[in-house]
Amino acid sequence: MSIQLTKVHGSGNTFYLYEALYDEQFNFVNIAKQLCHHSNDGGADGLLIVLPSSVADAKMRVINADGSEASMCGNGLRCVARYVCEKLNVDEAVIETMHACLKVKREASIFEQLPTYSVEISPISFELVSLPMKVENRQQLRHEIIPAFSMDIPFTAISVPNPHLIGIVDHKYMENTLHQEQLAAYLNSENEYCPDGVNVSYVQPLSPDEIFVRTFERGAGFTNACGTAMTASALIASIEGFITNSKVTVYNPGGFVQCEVKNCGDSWELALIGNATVLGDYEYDLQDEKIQLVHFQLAEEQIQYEKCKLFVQDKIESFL
Ligand SMILES: N[C@H](CCC[C@H](N)C(=O)O)C(=O)O
Repeated sequence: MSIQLTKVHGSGNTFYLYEALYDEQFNFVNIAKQLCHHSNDGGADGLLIVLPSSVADAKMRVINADGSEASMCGNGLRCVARYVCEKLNVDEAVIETMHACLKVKREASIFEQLPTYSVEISPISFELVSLPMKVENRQQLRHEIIPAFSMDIPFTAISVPNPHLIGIVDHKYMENTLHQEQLAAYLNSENEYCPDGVNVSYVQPLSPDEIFVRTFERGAGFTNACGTAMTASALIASIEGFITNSKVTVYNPGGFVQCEVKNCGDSWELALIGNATVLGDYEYDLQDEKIQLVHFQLAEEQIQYEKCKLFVQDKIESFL
């Protein structure tokens, strides 16, 4: 027996997308681990499952490459937004996620004709218990040095609602990938701080409305981009005064997105705007666990996206 899937990406964060008739139709955890393995057509960062919803236009579940389930996925939600809007022939929709029903919308392209969508990122909490994270005698961790993590990087803990640890660094540190990897790998293995793991991001402010973000994703490792991490990073860079504009351009190794940070008194409204690119339709044989490309999406989409990546690389080099 085989199932039909679409391979998609948001900012180079790549997923297989599967529309299921009902939840637990298959063992999605096992399928995600097999599909995302690099030996299977280069693998992917996770599996997006689109399901019927009784409270919204559709429901999204997110399974990471290691089989762990996440409460939210910003880049993935843009891809689900495109899938649902095109299926329903609408420009706006509401998608049910683990902790909230989120508004999604087709937007004007952020680069040439790249299919572009915006998604709401919510709920947000700085309470350590919401990640969960345990730091002795602390309820929050707001842009501060925790010696056990780093002697020179101030970190903030936030859930959006998946868990993030965000460190603001300079260019010199951005290149210190060894320490980045060691800390992130530690916090995503047996440890006293993050019982469920955590997405760890390093943020380099570039200008009053531009940042660069590199993320070690829980359940996937370093990826091209992490949408929830980029949005959380834009919020924290704004709160800490590195960013002064409510619309932030966030560069990442996979491209760029825009994040809107709206302060509403004692809370914030966050939106993530970026590409939702289709790479192709695939067939996955459940018996022999092999993936086969059935139909390659219009190469134009990916050529467009490669031009966007070149634009970003030139831009980032201008800052280094
Ligand atoms: N690795 C994340 C889930 C995927 C989020 C990321 N791909 C995004 O675009 O937000 C976690 O375990 O919380």
